[in-house]
Amino acid sequence: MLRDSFGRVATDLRVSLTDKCNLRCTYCMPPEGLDWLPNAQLLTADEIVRLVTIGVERLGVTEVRYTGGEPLLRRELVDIVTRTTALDPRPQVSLTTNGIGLARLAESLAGAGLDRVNVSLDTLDPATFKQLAHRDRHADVIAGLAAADQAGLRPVKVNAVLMRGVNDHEAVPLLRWCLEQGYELRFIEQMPLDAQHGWSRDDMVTADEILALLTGSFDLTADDLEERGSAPAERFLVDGGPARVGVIGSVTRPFCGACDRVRLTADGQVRNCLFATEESDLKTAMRDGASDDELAARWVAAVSRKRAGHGIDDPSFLQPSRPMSAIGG
Ligand SMILES: Nc1nc2c(ncn2[C@@H]2O[C@H](COP(=O)(O)OP(=O)(O)OP(=O)(O)O)[C@@H](O)[C@H]2O)c(=O)[nH]1
Ligand SMILES: C[S@@+](CC[C@H](N)C(=O)[O-])C[C@H]1O[C@@H](n2cnc3c(N)ncnc32)[C@H](O)[C@@H]1O
Ligand code: SF4
Ligand code: SF4
Repeated sequence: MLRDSFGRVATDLRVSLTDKCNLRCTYCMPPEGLDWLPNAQLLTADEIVRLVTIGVERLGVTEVRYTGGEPLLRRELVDIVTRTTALDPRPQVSLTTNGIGLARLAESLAGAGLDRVNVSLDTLDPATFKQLAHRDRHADVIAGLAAADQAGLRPVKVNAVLMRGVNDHEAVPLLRWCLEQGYELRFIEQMPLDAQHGWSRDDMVTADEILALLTGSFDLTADDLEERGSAPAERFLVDGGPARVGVIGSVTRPFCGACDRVRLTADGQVRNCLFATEESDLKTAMRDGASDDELAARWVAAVSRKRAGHGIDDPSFLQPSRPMSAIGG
């Protein structure tokens, strides 16, 4: 098992399939993009599946999330999903994506056994989308969401990061639209994980602010029907339910005490936390001929060193050197 020194057990493996992206969301990366990892450093599809298999068969991983960067840019995605859903015991397999290309791929992904998707959408306005993501692709995301729903990749969840003066006036319309479409919206507090190191606490729209924006228009009640467990999102029933909205207050309402996550970067590094400052290099070990037992032992050791939490409020807090897109959000 992947147990840390605080007794938390990691069962949710988040795998970054690439650090590349076709958007440039301001809270994530600069408009000019980043120096992407060279192809030779990326894990191959076979290497990804080998490590995921070790996680599932030997280390107790029960959920696999493919993310990035933008996972839909990875050509072998459908094959990787097919091979992941064929594992025994079968893990839950999901995708976090910006939705561009999902209109074309949703059916194949559902056919490969993908269980569900989370799609990022911060605005209903194409012009704001272009300002925020530096690309004119709003319509592609909307089409991707519809295709995911049509293909049965439900519940379709929508992730929105609110930014002061940019899209914070859209909290209510975004929720109204998601309710109409049958998508579950979650608002996310912005974290200090952007490549430009531009995050500031004053600019972050907090969970309290988000809830205040919503309660003017909706009746929100705590969702005690379903256990929150380790989920980042605090969920609320909207107008009595059954529809829900989530708030992911990573900074002001941290959920590290219940964390069950471990990450694998696109270049084969195990990260025991989103904010980890050290990594364990499984790619080099694997390419040097390490056995499955040896890789599993390295992985167990990496998780055992996990810290209690992200420490954003500690005076000694250091933003990780890798940005969110390279870690796997
Ligand atoms: N602090 C922290 N935030 C996380 C972590 N994982 C995800 N998040 C935040 O939650 C947001 C949504 O993540 P998703 O990939 O959609 O998945 P999720 O909400 O964690 O999971 P599901 O609800 O099960 O689909 C991310 O953009 C992050 O802001 C984590 O390990 N730590
Ligand atoms: C890094 S992205 C990777 C997957 C895909 N490209 C996407 O955007 O969904 C995963 C999630 O992280 C969120 N994210 C990116 N930068 C963030 C930040 N600085 N703080 C909080 N969430 C962030 C995005 O909004 C997205 O929902
Ligand atoms: S949040 Fe996702 S879509 Fe936006 S730039 Fe980062 S990786 Fe790309
Ligand atoms: S910040 Fe680290 S410890 Fe906290 S929930 Fe995220 S991955 Fe887990």
